[in-house]
Amino acid sequence: MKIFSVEQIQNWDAFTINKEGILSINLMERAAVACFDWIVQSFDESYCFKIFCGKGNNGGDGLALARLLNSIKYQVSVFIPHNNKPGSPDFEENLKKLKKTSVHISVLQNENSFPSISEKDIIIDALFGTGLNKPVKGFYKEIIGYINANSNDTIAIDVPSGLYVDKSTITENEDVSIIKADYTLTFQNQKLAFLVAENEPYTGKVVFFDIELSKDYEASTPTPFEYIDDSMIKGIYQPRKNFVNKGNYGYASLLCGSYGMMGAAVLSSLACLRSGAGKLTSVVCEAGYGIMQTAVPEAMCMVSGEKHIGNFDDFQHFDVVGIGPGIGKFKSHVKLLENLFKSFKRPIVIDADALNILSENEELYSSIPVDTIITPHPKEFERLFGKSTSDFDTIDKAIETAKEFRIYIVLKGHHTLIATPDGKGYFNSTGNPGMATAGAGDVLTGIITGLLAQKYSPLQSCLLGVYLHGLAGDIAAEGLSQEALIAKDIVENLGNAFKEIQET
Ligand SMILES: NC(=O)C1=CN([C@@H]2O[C@H](COP(=O)(O)OP(=O)(O)OC[C@H]3O[C@@H](n4cnc5c(N)ncnc54)[C@H](OP(=O)(O)O)[C@@H]3O)[C@@H](O)[C@H]2O)[C@@H](O)CC1
Ligand SMILES: Nc1ncnc2c1ncn2[C@@H]1O[C@H](COP(=O)(O)OP(=O)(O)O)[C@@H](O)[C@H]1O
Ligand SMILES: [K+]
Repeated sequence: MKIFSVEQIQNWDAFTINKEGILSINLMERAAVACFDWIVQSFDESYCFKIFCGKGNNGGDGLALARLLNSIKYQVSVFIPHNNKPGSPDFEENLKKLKKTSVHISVLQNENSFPSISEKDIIIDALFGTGLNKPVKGFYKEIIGYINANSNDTIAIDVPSGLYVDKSTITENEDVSIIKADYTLTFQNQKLAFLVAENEPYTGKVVFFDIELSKDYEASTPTPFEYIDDSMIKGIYQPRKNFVNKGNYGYASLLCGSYGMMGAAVLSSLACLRSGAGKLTSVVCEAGYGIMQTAVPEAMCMVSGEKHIGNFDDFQHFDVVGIGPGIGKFKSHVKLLENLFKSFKRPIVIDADALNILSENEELYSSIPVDTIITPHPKEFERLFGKSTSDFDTIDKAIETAKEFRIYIVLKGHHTLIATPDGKGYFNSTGNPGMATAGAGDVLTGIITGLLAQKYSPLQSCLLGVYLHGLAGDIAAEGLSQEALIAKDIVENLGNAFKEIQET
């Protein structure tokens, strides 16, 4: 699913109106009906709705919704902040219609005219949507403060008012004014603002409504950002053929583990095999040999070093090398990375301590082979590429860095971002907070390494890898709860995740 900028969202709206012959007022009605249907399903008639409407089209949505709710006898009142300017044409049209109903409409002049809010009131925020064009100040700021001070459920229409959709709203020096919604009912596609941690306090649960904006526009409009959905994954996943043997699915290797951290090696190795790699050699230290041979008998084992991996340069047999899970940070690993970068001409995945070694040896950055995949969590990313001023700055930095070094950066998080060498960013749609548990990242490294072994391209391996990893985590959490989920459960549910994508 494409993630559009505000300008593109506005163009999409206009394109649908001009090319598909729908009137803008009818598009607004479609949006309002979608919100109405959801509200009717979610709240019974004992609730009253207080709808705050700005004078743009977001406010127009609020007015149309007020009329619809009133038509089936919900108690509704509407509040429009005083403003000398006329409303947008569709706002004015909906205001005219609403004035013919029994809905009480008040113009808010100052804070004395703020309505009292009682227990059964639901607040609907239709002040500003995608048209927010400056920080919220003055009277609007007071209104937003008043709404946020109440503990009643608040439903934001399209976007919590005050939040920019495609750039950071959070500034270091000023306190921002943004509605803290419990639900955001948004139209059509995913929005960048909903994918970053800094906006979590504002969006609440985000619900998407398809209001049938033009499919042609969506298909033909390029965008740097996409949301990884099941249709994208369906286009990537390749079922196994019948007349095959393990040679067809590649020879993976993982350089992993050290004394005290063999769990990371076991988890990444199991995940690599469970993701379908034909065969795997795990390169471990002597201390880990027995553990690996027992815990993962399906993997072959090579040994280097006593308590941590020492010198190793026997890479030529492998189709892909994954390096990092549990290897620890040792001086000899600098040489190990140098050897790998110099001698191995096939895909490489770098994770965990291998990234920490890199971050302390910046002179190695320029020798990272083109198309290498690195999988940092936010702290590792910061160690590698420095601090960011906001989550949006981190996104930009990931994309610029991926372009500069021509690598893939899998920046792990709630919506893991894949930044690509050609400047695109893909956000993952699967996964849950139960996966914030030790070893979950090692599992991902194993999966991506296993997919690369099977000749998925680096981009496909990243996309399919993060999606499967999150989906396996979601299936595991459904059975176990998020709290009880441990990394092993992600591995054990990879099979269920594959089955789910085979069925969609
Ligand atoms: N595209 C779609 O898919 C569809 C979109 N639809 C809906 O349209 C919404 C977008 O509507 P929109 O473009 O009219 O802008 P909107 O968000 O109402 O804001 C503009 C108004 O706010 C004002 N204003 C802005 N910032 C301000 C500030 N800081 N402080 C004070 N005022 C401020 C600005 O005033 P100005 O500054 O221009 O004088 C203007 O009056 C979208 O979110 C969705 O809900 C659906 O109906 C149909 C399908
Ligand atoms: N809140 C969350 N929501 C979704 N996925 C998460 C969340 N927290 C962690 N994850 C996923 O779990 C993995 C954790 O990786 P990482 O931090 O490297 O763990 P470790 O180093 O312990 O293996 C990442 O793939 C990340 O995307
Ligand atoms: K809003």
